[in-house]
Amino acid sequence: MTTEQTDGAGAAVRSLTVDIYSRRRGHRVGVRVLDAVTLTVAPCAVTALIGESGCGKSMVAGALSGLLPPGARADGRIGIDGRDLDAGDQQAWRDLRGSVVGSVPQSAATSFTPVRTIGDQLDEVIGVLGSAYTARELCDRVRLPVDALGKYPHEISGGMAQRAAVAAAIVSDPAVIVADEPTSALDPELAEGIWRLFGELAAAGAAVLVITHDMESLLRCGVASSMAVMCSGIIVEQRATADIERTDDPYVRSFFAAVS
Ligand SMILES: Nc1ncnc2c1ncn2[C@@H]1O[C@H](COP(=O)(O)OP(=O)(O)OP(=O)(O)O)[C@@H](O)[C@H]1O
Repeated sequence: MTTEQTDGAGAAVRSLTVDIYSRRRGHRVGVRVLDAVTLTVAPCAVTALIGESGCGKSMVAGALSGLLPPGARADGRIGIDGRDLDAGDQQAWRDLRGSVVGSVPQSAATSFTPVRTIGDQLDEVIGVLGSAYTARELCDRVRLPVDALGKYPHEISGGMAQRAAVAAAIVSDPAVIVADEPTSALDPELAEGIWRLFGELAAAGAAVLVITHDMESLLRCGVASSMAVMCSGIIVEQRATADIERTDDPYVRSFFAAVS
């Protein structure tokens, strides 16, 4: 494993390039989906990664969570909670998954097995990761009513399922939380509740990266202090949210003009 200790809390992606290889007409062909991506996910803050569909946001999340698709080859370095890792070192990423990096899936309802209760599944994650939390304590942290623990995934609302998925992601108090489109299945009111929850986790010390198209509710909540804008596999700009309107970049300017 290629790791070395650094002092940096949170996550710092440096020159991350991802190529995806597949076989076409007997030849191995690579397509570049991320190109020299540099991104900072500061501790005690929510960073939003935004950009049009297909620009590579989920690929960044995959690289940070050790969940790149088959055929992907990653190059670059990622500093994460004081470690400096080779982005392509899959074993290192597998070792960190769940404990140092918690990931919240896009579709919470389908991330749980339908045939077991939420409590049963949270207990299993707690056991596997050797967490000191109980499922009830996790419910408190994410404001999930305790009676949800006895229910099956189809018996709870989309907002509750999303909170349960956040509970599963924070079982080990990970330093970095990555959430890919966590509000995509929610109405605006529930979405704002989820954004506020990420704000609370950041206030408690986590470096939170959220990927979203739901700019309206995210901006309304005001929890994201930094925005990174992607286009065609590169980060065009990362800036403090309060400063984003002062950008000189024409792409970032037009992106925000379109969403505001
Ligand atoms: N498993 C895969 N194999 C090959 N190419 C892929 C794979 N998954 C994604 N891609 C390609 O990688 C690029 C980036 O995809 P990605 O899913 O990261 O975009 P995104 O910004 O998250 O899009 P969206 O907002 O629609 O979710 C796209 O061109 C996509 O077609």
